[in-house]
Amino acid sequence: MKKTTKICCIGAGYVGGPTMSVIANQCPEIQVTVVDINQDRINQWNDEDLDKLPVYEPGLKEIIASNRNKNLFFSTEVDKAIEEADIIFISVNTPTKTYGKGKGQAADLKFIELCARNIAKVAKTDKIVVEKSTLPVRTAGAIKSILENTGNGVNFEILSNPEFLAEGTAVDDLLNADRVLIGGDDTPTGQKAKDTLSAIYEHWLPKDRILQTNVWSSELSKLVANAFLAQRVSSINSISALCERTDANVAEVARAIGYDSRIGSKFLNSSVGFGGSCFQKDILNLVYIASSFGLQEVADYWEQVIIMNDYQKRRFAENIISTLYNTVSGKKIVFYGWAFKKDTNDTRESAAIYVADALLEERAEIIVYDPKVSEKTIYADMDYLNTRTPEENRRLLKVVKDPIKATEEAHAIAILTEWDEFKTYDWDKIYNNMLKPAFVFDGRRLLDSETMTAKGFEFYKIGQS
Ligand SMILES: NC(=O)c1ccc[n+]([C@@H]2O[C@H](COP(=O)([O-])OP(=O)(O)OC[C@H]3O[C@@H](n4cnc5c(N)ncnc54)[C@H](O)[C@@H]3O)[C@@H](O)[C@H]2O)c1
Ligand SMILES: O=c1ccn([C@@H]2O[C@H](COP(=O)(O)OP(=O)(O)O[C@H]3O[C@H](CO)[C@@H](O)[C@H](O)[C@H]3O)[C@@H](O)[C@H]2O)c(=O)[nH]1
Repeated sequence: MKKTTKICCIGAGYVGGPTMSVIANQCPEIQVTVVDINQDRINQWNDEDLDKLPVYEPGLKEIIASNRNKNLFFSTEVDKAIEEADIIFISVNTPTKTYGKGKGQAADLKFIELCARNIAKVAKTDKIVVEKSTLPVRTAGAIKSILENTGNGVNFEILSNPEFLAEGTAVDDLLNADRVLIGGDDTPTGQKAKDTLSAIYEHWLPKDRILQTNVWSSELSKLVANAFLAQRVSSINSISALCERTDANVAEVARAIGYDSRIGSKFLNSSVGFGGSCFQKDILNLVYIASSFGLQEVADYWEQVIIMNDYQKRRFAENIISTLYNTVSGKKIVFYGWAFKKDTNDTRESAAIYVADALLEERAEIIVYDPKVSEKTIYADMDYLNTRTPEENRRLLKVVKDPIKATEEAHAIAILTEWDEFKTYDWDKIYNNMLKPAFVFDGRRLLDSETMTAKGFEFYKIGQS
C-alpha cells in the first residue's frame, strides 16, 4: 500500500492556518497537521463554533468545516508531528527585533532557530524542511547548519517557499496564486525536493505558475515583492498630499497613470497609510540587510517608503486636529474601523493605532467600532505602545458594538478601515446624531464627497481638497 504523505506545519497563525487548510482541501490524500506552542490558538482552531477560529478570512471556515479531523489536524504535539512528517513547513513569526544588534530593523530569527533545533532533535527520518516564514536572504544557510550539526545524521533538504497571500483574500489568493516560488539547491536531491513540493501545488495550480529558483533568490524575492508593493502605496500617498493642496484628485491621478500598462492600475489606492504585519517589517529587514552590506544608498532609498508612510498617518491625525479648530481635547471622535484593511481581524501595524495615539495625546475621547476586532485586541494594541497607562487608555478610548449609537453627540468620525458596511449606513441618521458642524475624515476614500456634503457633513477625504 502507498504510504500517506504527511505534512507538519509549525506555526498556526495567519499563514500556517489558511495555507495548510487549503493544501488539505486540495490534496485529500495528504495528511496535514498544524502545530503550535500556543495552546489557546490551537483550541480556537479546534473550536466547534467556527466563528471562534483565531483567523477571520472569507471562505476559511467552510474549508475548515469540511476537512478538520479528516486530513487536517491542529495540535500542540509538536514533536510527534515533526517525527511523523515527510515535509515540514516552518511558518512561525519573524517580527522586527526589539533588542540588541539590528534592534528596530533586523528580523528576529529566534523562533526560526528554535524550530530548526527542535526538528534536528526529533527527526529520525529524512525530511524536506520548507521555509514558509518570510526570512532574510541567506537564512536557509543558518537552518542547514543547525540541522546538519545537531541532527541525528538524517538528510534534510531545505527549501524556500515564501507565501504571497494577502489577508482578507487569503483563501482566494491561495487557490488562484499568481505564482508559487520554490527555492532550493540544484543538486539531484535538491531538485527532487523542489519537485516534491511543486507536485503539491500542481494539485490545483498550472505548472507554469510554479517558479523554481535558487534559495537566495527565493528568500530575497519575498522581501522585494513586499517592498515594491508598499512603495506603490507610499508613492500614491505622497501624491495625495500634493492633490490636497492643488485641487487635483488623487483617484483621478491614479486612474490616469494606471491606464499606462507599464504602470498598471493595482495598488494605487491612496489611504491613511499601509499597515499589516508584513510591509514595514519586511522593508526594515531589507534596509538592514542592505546597510549591513555597506549599501547605504540602497538602504536609504527603501527606508523612504516607511518615512512616507509615517508621514501619511501623522498628516491624517494632524488634519483632524487642525480642522477641529486646533483642539480635540475632550472632543468625541468616532473611529470606524480598527483592522489594517477590510475583511480581516488582524490589527498589526494598523494605521488606526497610530492615529488614535496621536489624538489621545491631544486628549481626545475616542470611540472605536470595528465589525471583527475585539475590545481586548484594541486595548492590547494601545497598551503595547506604552504611551500612557492601561487605565488611561481605557478611560479615554471606548470600544462599542453599535456604530450608529456611537455617533450621538460626536464631534467627528474618522474612517480608518474600508469595511463595506460603512457605505450602507444611514448617514442622514448619523448626521442628526452628531454635534454640528459634523465632521467626517475619510482615510480610505470610501464615501462619495458630493453625497456627504449634500447631507450637511464637513467632509474631508484623503487626496482631495
Ligand atoms: N500574515 C500574513 O499575511 C503573511 C503573509 C505572507 C508571509 N507571512 C510571513 O509568515 C510568517 C508567519 O506570519 P503569521 O502572520 O502567520 O504569524 P502569526 O504570529 O500569526 O503566527 C505564528 C505562530 O507561530 C507560533 N510559534 C512561534 N514559535 C513557535 C515554535 N517554536 N513552535 C511552534 N509554534 C511556534 C506562534 O505561537 C504563532 O501562533 C512570518 O514570517 C510572516 O512574515 C505572513
Ligand atoms: O492600494 C493600496 C493597497 C494596499 N493598501 C494598504 O496596504 C496594506 C497592506 O495591504 P495588502 O498588501 O493588501 O495586505 P497584506 O495582508 O499586508 O499583504 C501583503 O503582505 C503579505 C505578507 O508578506 C504578502 O504576502 C502579500 O502579498 C502583500 O500584499 C493595508 O493596510 C492596505 O490598506 C493601500 O493603502 N492602498
